[in-house]
Amino acid sequence: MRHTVKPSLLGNVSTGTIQRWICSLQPRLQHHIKQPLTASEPTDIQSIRWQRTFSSSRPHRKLTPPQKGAPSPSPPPPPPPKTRRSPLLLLTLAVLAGSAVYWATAGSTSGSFDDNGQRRLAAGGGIGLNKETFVPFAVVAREEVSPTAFVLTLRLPEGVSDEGRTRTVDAIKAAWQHGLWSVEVKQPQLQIARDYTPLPNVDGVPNEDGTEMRLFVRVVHGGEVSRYLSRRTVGSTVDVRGPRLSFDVAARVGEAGGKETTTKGGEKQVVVLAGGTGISTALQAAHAVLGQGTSVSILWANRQADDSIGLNETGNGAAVNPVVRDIKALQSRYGSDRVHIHNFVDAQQTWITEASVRKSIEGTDGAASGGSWYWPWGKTQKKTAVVPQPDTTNPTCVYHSPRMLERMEADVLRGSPKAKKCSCGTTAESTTGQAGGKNLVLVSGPDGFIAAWAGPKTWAGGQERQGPMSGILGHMAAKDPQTFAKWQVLKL
Ligand SMILES: Cc1cc2nc3c(=O)[nH]c(=O)nc-3n(C[C@H](O)[C@H](O)[C@H](O)COP(=O)(O)OP(=O)(O)OC[C@H]3O[C@@H](n4cnc5c(N)ncnc54)[C@H](O)[C@@H]3O)c2cc1C
Repeated sequence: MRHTVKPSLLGNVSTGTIQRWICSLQPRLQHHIKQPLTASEPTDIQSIRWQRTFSSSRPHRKLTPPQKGAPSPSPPPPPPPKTRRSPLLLLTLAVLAGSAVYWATAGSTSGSFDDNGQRRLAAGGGIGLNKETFVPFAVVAREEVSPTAFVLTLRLPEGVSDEGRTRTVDAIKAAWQHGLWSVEVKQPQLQIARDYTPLPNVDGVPNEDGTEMRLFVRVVHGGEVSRYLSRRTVGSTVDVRGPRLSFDVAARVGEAGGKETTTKGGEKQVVVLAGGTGISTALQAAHAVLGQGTSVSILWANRQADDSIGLNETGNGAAVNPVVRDIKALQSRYGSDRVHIHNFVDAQQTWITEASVRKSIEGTDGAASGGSWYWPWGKTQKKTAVVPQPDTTNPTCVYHSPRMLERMEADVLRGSPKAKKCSCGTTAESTTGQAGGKNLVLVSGPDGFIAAWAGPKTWAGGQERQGPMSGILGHMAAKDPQTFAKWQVLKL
């Protein structure tokens, strides 16, 4: 349903004019958008980094007045005729009208422009999920997690061609096989997009038609896309583009291509430091490696207890929170000796500490070096295996060289023509054919969280890269290089 704008709000100004105004104002309204999207030919914008409850407010970019004494690029124009409206007045009108359109349309729970998606499907939206254009997905379920967070389930709507449906199923399947991935969701009124990380189906039951994605979204105060998503209800649509592939955790851990095993207590370990909705990345990583023997330890930090309610309870308490329900399903599928979740809540004065990370890491360190080790927290176990460590000084060790990692944004799809084989003998697909890999520490959350733990990411050549490892983990690695030689840190 097209949402009509009340004439009383806008006078005789047409919606099209207002949208053009909004577009012209976009650079000022959206300080953080590097390239605006266009409806017909979306560009590959970079979503802003995680700006959620953990991060401090990014500074507002102010429109700077001309400097006193600065050279004038051209002679001053003649004074405008008196009848001409001042640009300031026009700008003010445009802002007011733009806001009116935005609030009149964005406030609708039943959607705004093409809410049932049918018009866009007819106009070519039926091509299915792809990296170039946004296509409408239907919201088929919505579950509340806490007062500020919810899970939306999206599915390709009816009306998409068989080809489009197959493309979507294949793209989503390939993304899950790759490991970590996200999709971009567009806010149609402002034409801006942000990344969201789909939650895996941890119970092993495939979704109905292979086109479903579940997004765990936190509403950011003043945030455009998260607030827009918070108003989406079942029956409306959201525009999605992707998938955007991130890192291949299974290949890095050295178990890519392995078969599901029932062996308990795998030889490798993935430790995830997850801030808020960073838990989605943690669950993706778990999904990627748990089938092959690796153990996963998640240190999950939230601001409020609501976000992880039921996690430490047994019985039905956990059922109210869909993310907690997923974590519990993962533990019952793979065993709580292989899936560890440790909960930290700011409001309860509990934080992830260097000591808690060290405990998780030392578990595997002890296993690899032959001593007793902490795993799970505080429990002493015996060494199970000696794992060969890759020669990460070798720059052709594509999955494990720290120098290569610093310059990377993501891994290429395994098996694709661009994919390189690892020369260090550490992955199932390595040139030596030996398995080995490295343990992983993944840091996933808002920018400030990542920077504090592993140092900031860097930008080069228009790409956001891993950058050197620093932060608390960098400090820990400097103190104990022997342990950290067996670990790789990924900033997500
Ligand atoms: C790979 C990746 C995966 C992600 N996965 C998820 C996920 O699964 N779930 C999830 O919830 N999030 C995820 N995020 C974060 C998500 O992409 C968004 O950044 C988040 O939802 C906020 O977007 P927004 O449009 O709502 O906020 P924005 O509009 O971008 O605002 C962000 C913050 O900036 C402030 N701000 C806005 N405008 C200004 C201004 N002019 N001056 C100063 N401050 C301003 C806002 O008040 C707010 O605090 C992911 C990010 C990445 C990069």
